[in-house]
Amino acid sequence: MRLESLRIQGLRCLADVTVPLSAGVTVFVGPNGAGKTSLLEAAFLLSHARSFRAGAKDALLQRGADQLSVFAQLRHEDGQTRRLGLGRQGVRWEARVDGQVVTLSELVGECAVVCFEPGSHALIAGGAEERRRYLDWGVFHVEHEFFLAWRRYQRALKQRNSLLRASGPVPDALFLPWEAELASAAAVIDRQRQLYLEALRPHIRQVMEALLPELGVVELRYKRGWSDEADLGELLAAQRGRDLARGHTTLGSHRADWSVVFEQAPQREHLSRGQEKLTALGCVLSQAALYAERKGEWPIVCLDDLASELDKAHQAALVGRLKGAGAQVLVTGTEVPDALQDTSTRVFHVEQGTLNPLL
Ligand SMILES: Nc1ncnc2c1ncn2[C@@H]1O[C@H](COP(=O)(O)OP(=O)(O)OP(=O)(O)O)[C@@H](O)[C@H]1O
Repeated sequence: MRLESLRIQGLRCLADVTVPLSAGVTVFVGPNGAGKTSLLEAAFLLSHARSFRAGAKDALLQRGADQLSVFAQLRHEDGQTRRLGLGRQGVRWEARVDGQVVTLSELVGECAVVCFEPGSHALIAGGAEERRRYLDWGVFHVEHEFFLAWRRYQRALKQRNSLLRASGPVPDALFLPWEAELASAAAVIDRQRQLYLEALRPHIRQVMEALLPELGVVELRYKRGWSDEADLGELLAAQRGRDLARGHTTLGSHRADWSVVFEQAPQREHLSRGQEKLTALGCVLSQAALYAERKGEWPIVCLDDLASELDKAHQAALVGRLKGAGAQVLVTGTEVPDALQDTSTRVFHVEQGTLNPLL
């Protein structure tokens, strides 16, 4: 799939910018703080309903503006097009597909944008939340049953946590239905996550072998958030006292985690910062390749600040791979990376939130 155009209004320093996009690789160059990353952020927003940068969604809204919007014309491999829109007015977000108001999850299901950026190493070195988000985004795009279970789970978790924080004593009978609901939704979530990681495994192996051959065989490990073989409903009932003392639910799908383990680097601490980045890149590429296998088209790939994230050999290998796959690639940098110095690359200059074509 590819974006044919992107119009961004009121997002950080981008007051009103229209970006015409073509297939293949587009590079956005310009000085620091010009708004290059914000362009990628806009594309990513359509497919995640959040930014890849840490921080509150409020920070996306241009200072002084009261609304933000991103519109895109998307073209699928089969020629079908979609008009996507995501807007925020005050605290309210509204999503549209072909002019019709849809839910955020319906919008997110329409397009796929993956991003490798300076914060991506958090996928390897950061907390479990980032890894769950990665996993769930992937599962969501290939298994529709997943979202329903995930929503049921979030609702039940919220209810159980409110009971845990209630000021007076709460009868056990009030906990039981929410614990049963958590257990039933968690069973679906757990199964879908495991199936997804199994499908991801061959892609991870292939990609990591190319990116980090010195680290040997790679494995994916998964922890579902409660003990294997145990029944989550029974565990929640048994742990209620402990959870009451802590004021939140300490077991379940919201505590799941996964990791990439290399034969020659069995612990994450064995990886250098550069190897962490390459591992994160491998995860992003594997997820994109699995998406392509299931959906028959590559997601749009964003590479923020490519030249400062990877050495030249890895930049060239990455660009070669993505061009070979026929993916639409959006790259940012203060200069055009060496690997992209060819006539097929389209280049825009970005400065103070404005955009001018260079090539
Ligand atoms: N909410 C906001 N309102 C207005 N301007 C903002 C807001 N948030 C960030 N900015 C500004 O917008 C710009 C964002 O730049 P962005 O991170 O997209 O730049 P960049 O070109 O990728 O820079 P770098 O090369 O330094 O990574 C910065 O100048 C920043 O100060």
